Amino acid sequence: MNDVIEPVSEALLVKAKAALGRRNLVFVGLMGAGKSAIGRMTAQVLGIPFVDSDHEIERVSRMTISELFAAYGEEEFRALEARVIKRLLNSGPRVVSTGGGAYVNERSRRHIKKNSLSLWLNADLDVLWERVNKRDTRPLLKTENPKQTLQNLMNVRYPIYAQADLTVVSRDVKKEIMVEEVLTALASLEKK
Ligand SMILES: Nc1ncnc2c1ncn2[C@@H]1O[C@H](COP(=O)(O)OP(=O)(O)OP(=O)(O)O)[C@@H](O)[C@H]1O
Ligand SMILES: O=C(O)C1=C[C@@H](O)[C@@H](O)[C@H](O)C1
Ligand SMILES: [Mg+2]
Repeated sequence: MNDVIEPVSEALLVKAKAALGRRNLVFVGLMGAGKSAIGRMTAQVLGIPFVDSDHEIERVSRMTISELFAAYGEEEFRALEARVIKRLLNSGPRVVSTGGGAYVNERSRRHIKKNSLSLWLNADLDVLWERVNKRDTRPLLKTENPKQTLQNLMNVRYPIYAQADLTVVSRDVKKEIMVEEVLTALASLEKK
Protein backbone atom coordinates (compact mmCIF):
# COMPACT_ATOMS: atom_id res chain seq x y z
CA MET A 1 0.00 0.00 0.00
CA ASN A 2 1.30 3.46 -0.86
CA ASP A 3 1.31 6.28 1.68
CA VAL A 4 0.00 9.67 0.70
CA ILE A 5 3.10 11.81 0.49
CA GLU A 6 3.20 15.57 0.67
CA PRO A 7 4.77 17.12 -2.45
CA VAL A 8 8.47 17.90 -2.42
CA SER A 9 9.95 20.77 -4.39
CA GLU A 10 10.10 20.02 -8.11
CA ALA A 11 13.59 21.52 -8.35
CA LEU A 12 14.86 19.22 -5.58
CA LEU A 13 13.30 16.21 -7.23
CA VAL A 14 14.83 17.02 -10.62
CA LYS A 15 18.29 17.37 -9.05
CA ALA A 16 17.94 14.17 -7.03
CA LYS A 17 16.81 12.20 -10.09
CA ALA A 18 19.67 13.59 -12.18
CA ALA A 19 22.20 12.63 -9.50
CA LEU A 20 20.88 9.09 -9.29
CA GLY A 21 20.70 8.60 -13.03
CA ARG A 22 20.08 4.95 -13.94
CA ARG A 23 21.61 3.60 -10.73
CA ASN A 24 19.75 1.83 -7.95
CA LEU A 25 19.34 3.61 -4.65
CA VAL A 26 20.12 1.17 -1.83
CA PHE A 27 19.17 1.89 1.78
CA VAL A 28 21.47 0.40 4.41
CA GLY A 29 21.52 0.60 8.19
CA LEU A 30 20.52 -1.18 11.37
CA MET A 31 17.19 -2.74 12.24
CA GLY A 32 14.67 0.00 12.86
CA ALA A 33 16.60 2.72 11.02
CA GLY A 34 13.67 3.14 8.66
CA LYS A 35 15.07 1.52 5.51
CA SER A 36 11.79 -0.12 4.55
CA ALA A 37 9.50 2.77 5.48
CA ILE A 38 11.64 5.60 4.07
CA GLY A 39 12.83 3.51 1.10
CA ARG A 40 9.26 2.82 0.00
CA MET A 41 8.27 6.48 0.22
CA THR A 42 11.42 7.65 -1.56
CA ALA A 43 10.75 5.25 -4.44
CA GLN A 44 7.24 6.60 -4.76
CA VAL A 45 8.51 10.18 -4.95
CA LEU A 46 11.27 9.28 -7.43
CA GLY A 47 8.77 7.28 -9.50
CA ILE A 48 10.87 4.11 -9.62
CA PRO A 49 10.04 0.61 -8.35
CA PHE A 50 10.66 -0.31 -4.73
CA VAL A 51 11.70 -3.63 -3.31
CA ASP A 52 12.65 -4.73 0.18
CA SER A 53 15.29 -7.49 0.18
CA ASP A 54 13.91 -9.09 3.36
CA HIS A 55 10.46 -9.34 1.78
CA GLU A 56 11.92 -10.69 -1.46
CA ILE A 57 13.88 -13.35 0.47
CA GLU A 58 10.69 -14.37 2.29
CA ARG A 59 8.78 -14.46 -0.99
CA VAL A 60 11.26 -16.67 -2.86
CA SER A 61 11.93 -19.01 0.05
CA ARG A 62 8.32 -19.09 1.24
CA MET A 63 9.73 -18.86 4.77
CA THR A 64 9.98 -16.01 7.23
CA ILE A 65 13.38 -14.55 8.09
CA SER A 66 13.08 -16.13 11.56
CA GLU A 67 12.34 -19.53 10.03
CA LEU A 68 15.31 -19.21 7.67
CA PHE A 69 17.67 -18.36 10.53
CA ALA A 70 16.31 -21.26 12.60
CA ALA A 71 16.47 -23.80 9.78
CA TYR A 72 19.75 -22.87 8.05
CA GLY A 73 21.64 -20.45 10.32
CA GLU A 74 22.98 -16.99 9.63
CA GLU A 75 25.70 -17.98 7.16
CA GLU A 76 23.27 -19.66 4.75
CA PHE A 77 20.89 -16.73 5.17
CA ARG A 78 23.68 -14.30 4.16
CA ALA A 79 24.47 -16.37 1.06
CA LEU A 80 20.81 -16.35 0.00
CA GLU A 81 20.56 -12.64 0.79
CA ALA A 82 23.59 -11.88 -1.39
CA ARG A 83 22.09 -13.81 -4.32
CA VAL A 84 18.75 -12.05 -4.00
CA ILE A 85 20.40 -8.62 -3.74
CA LYS A 86 22.54 -9.28 -6.82
CA ARG A 87 19.47 -10.21 -8.85
CA LEU A 88 17.45 -7.24 -7.66
CA LEU A 89 20.24 -4.79 -8.44
CA ASN A 90 20.81 -6.21 -11.90
CA SER A 91 17.26 -5.49 -12.97
CA GLY A 92 17.05 -1.88 -11.79
CA PRO A 93 16.91 1.00 -11.49
CA ARG A 94 15.04 0.52 -8.26
CA VAL A 95 15.05 1.65 -4.70
CA VAL A 96 16.15 -1.34 -2.63
CA SER A 97 15.84 -1.48 1.14
CA THR A 98 18.22 -4.08 2.47
CA GLY A 99 18.10 -6.12 5.64
CA GLY A 100 20.19 -4.73 8.48
CA GLY A 101 23.11 -7.11 7.96
CA ALA A 102 23.31 -7.02 4.18
CA TYR A 103 25.82 -4.21 3.71
CA VAL A 104 28.02 -5.75 6.40
CA ASN A 105 28.34 -8.90 4.32
CA GLU A 106 31.27 -8.59 1.95
CA ARG A 107 29.55 -10.26 -0.99
CA SER A 108 26.38 -8.18 -0.76
CA ARG A 109 28.42 -5.01 -0.27
CA ARG A 110 30.43 -5.77 -3.41
CA HIS A 111 27.22 -6.14 -5.46
CA ILE A 112 25.89 -2.86 -4.05
CA LYS A 113 29.10 -0.96 -4.79
CA LYS A 114 29.06 -2.14 -8.40
CA ASN A 115 25.96 -0.49 -9.78
CA SER A 116 24.20 1.39 -7.02
CA LEU A 117 24.28 4.42 -4.82
CA SER A 118 24.12 3.44 -1.17
CA LEU A 119 22.53 5.53 1.56
CA TRP A 120 23.03 4.84 5.27
CA LEU A 121 20.18 5.78 7.59
CA ASN A 122 22.18 6.45 10.73
CA ALA A 123 20.14 6.35 13.93
CA ASP A 124 21.18 6.41 17.57
CA LEU A 125 20.46 3.60 20.01
CA ASP A 126 17.38 5.12 21.62
CA VAL A 127 15.69 5.79 18.29
CA LEU A 128 16.38 2.23 17.13
CA TRP A 129 15.33 0.67 20.41
CA GLU A 130 12.02 2.57 20.52
CA ARG A 131 11.21 1.19 17.08
CA VAL A 132 12.36 -2.41 17.35
CA ASN A 133 11.31 -3.35 20.87
CA LYS A 134 7.65 -3.64 19.89
CA ARG A 135 8.07 -6.65 17.61
CA ASP A 136 9.98 -9.90 17.98
CA THR A 137 10.46 -10.70 14.30
CA ARG A 138 14.22 -10.08 14.39
CA PRO A 139 16.13 -13.27 15.21
CA LEU A 140 19.37 -11.46 16.09
CA LEU A 141 17.58 -9.60 18.88
CA LYS A 142 16.24 -12.71 20.61
CA THR A 143 18.83 -12.40 23.36
CA GLU A 144 18.75 -11.81 27.12
CA ASN A 145 19.48 -8.12 26.67
CA PRO A 146 18.36 -7.06 23.20
CA LYS A 147 19.15 -3.38 23.75
CA GLN A 148 22.77 -4.28 24.59
CA THR A 149 22.83 -6.55 21.53
CA LEU A 150 21.72 -3.61 19.41
CA GLN A 151 24.53 -1.50 20.91
CA ASN A 152 27.04 -4.27 20.15
CA LEU A 153 25.80 -4.43 16.55
CA MET A 154 26.19 -0.65 16.27
CA ASN A 155 29.81 -0.90 17.47
CA VAL A 156 30.67 -3.50 14.86
CA ARG A 157 28.59 -2.24 11.98
CA TYR A 158 28.68 1.54 12.03
CA PRO A 159 32.23 1.78 10.65
CA ILE A 160 31.08 -0.43 7.75
CA TYR A 161 27.83 1.42 7.07
CA ALA A 162 29.97 4.56 7.01
CA GLN A 163 31.38 3.35 3.68
CA ALA A 164 28.02 4.13 2.06
CA ASP A 165 28.01 6.90 -0.54
CA LEU A 166 25.54 9.01 1.44
CA THR A 167 24.49 9.30 5.07
CA VAL A 168 21.26 10.71 6.47
CA VAL A 169 20.57 10.89 10.20
CA SER A 170 17.37 9.00 10.99
CA ARG A 171 15.40 10.41 13.87
CA ASP A 172 11.85 10.90 15.04
CA VAL A 173 10.63 13.47 12.61
CA LYS A 174 7.81 13.04 10.10
CA LYS A 175 8.71 10.45 7.47
CA GLU A 176 8.18 13.10 4.75
CA ILE A 177 11.02 15.09 6.28
CA MET A 178 13.27 12.04 6.14
CA VAL A 179 12.39 11.60 2.46
CA GLU A 180 13.21 15.23 1.77
CA GLU A 181 16.58 14.79 3.49
CA VAL A 182 17.28 11.72 1.38
CA LEU A 183 16.52 13.72 -1.78
CA THR A 184 18.71 16.58 -0.54
CA ALA A 185 21.58 14.16 0.06
CA LEU A 186 21.13 12.78 -3.45
CA ALA A 187 20.93 16.25 -4.96
CA SER A 188 24.14 17.27 -3.19
CA LEU A 189 25.99 14.75 -5.35
CA GLU A 190 25.05 16.63 -8.49
CA LYS A 191 27.29 19.55 -7.66
CA LYS A 192 30.33 17.34 -7.16
N1 LIG B 1 11.01 8.90 10.81
C1 LIG B 1 10.28 8.00 11.46
N2 LIG B 1 9.50 8.40 12.46
C2 LIG B 1 8.77 7.51 13.14
N3 LIG B 1 8.74 6.18 12.92
C3 LIG B 1 9.50 5.71 11.93
C4 LIG B 1 10.31 6.59 11.15
N4 LIG B 1 10.97 5.85 10.25
C5 LIG B 1 10.57 4.56 10.46
N5 LIG B 1 9.69 4.49 11.46
C6 LIG B 1 9.01 3.30 12.00
O1 LIG B 1 9.98 2.51 12.66
C7 LIG B 1 9.70 1.12 12.45
C8 LIG B 1 10.94 0.46 11.83
O2 LIG B 1 11.14 1.02 10.53
P1 LIG B 1 11.53 0.09 9.29
O3 LIG B 1 10.78 -1.22 9.34
O4 LIG B 1 11.39 0.91 8.07
O5 LIG B 1 13.07 -0.21 9.65
P2 LIG B 1 14.12 -1.08 8.86
O6 LIG B 1 15.35 -0.24 8.80
O7 LIG B 1 13.54 -1.54 7.57
O8 LIG B 1 14.37 -2.31 9.85
P3 LIG B 1 14.76 -3.86 9.49
O9 LIG B 1 16.24 -3.88 9.18
O10 LIG B 1 14.46 -4.61 10.75
O11 LIG B 1 13.92 -4.28 8.32
C9 LIG B 1 8.46 1.06 11.55
O12 LIG B 1 7.35 0.86 12.36
C10 LIG B 1 8.43 2.42 10.89
O13 LIG B 1 7.13 2.84 10.53
O1 LIG C 1 20.53 -6.79 11.13
C1 LIG C 1 20.44 -7.95 10.69
O2 LIG C 1 21.43 -8.71 10.59
C2 LIG C 1 19.13 -8.42 10.18
C3 LIG C 1 18.14 -7.48 9.92
C4 LIG C 1 16.84 -7.83 9.31
O3 LIG C 1 16.49 -6.84 8.36
C5 LIG C 1 16.86 -9.21 8.67
O4 LIG C 1 17.54 -9.22 7.44
C6 LIG C 1 17.48 -10.22 9.61
O5 LIG C 1 16.69 -10.25 10.76
C7 LIG C 1 18.94 -9.85 9.95
MG1 LIG D 1 13.19 -3.41 6.74
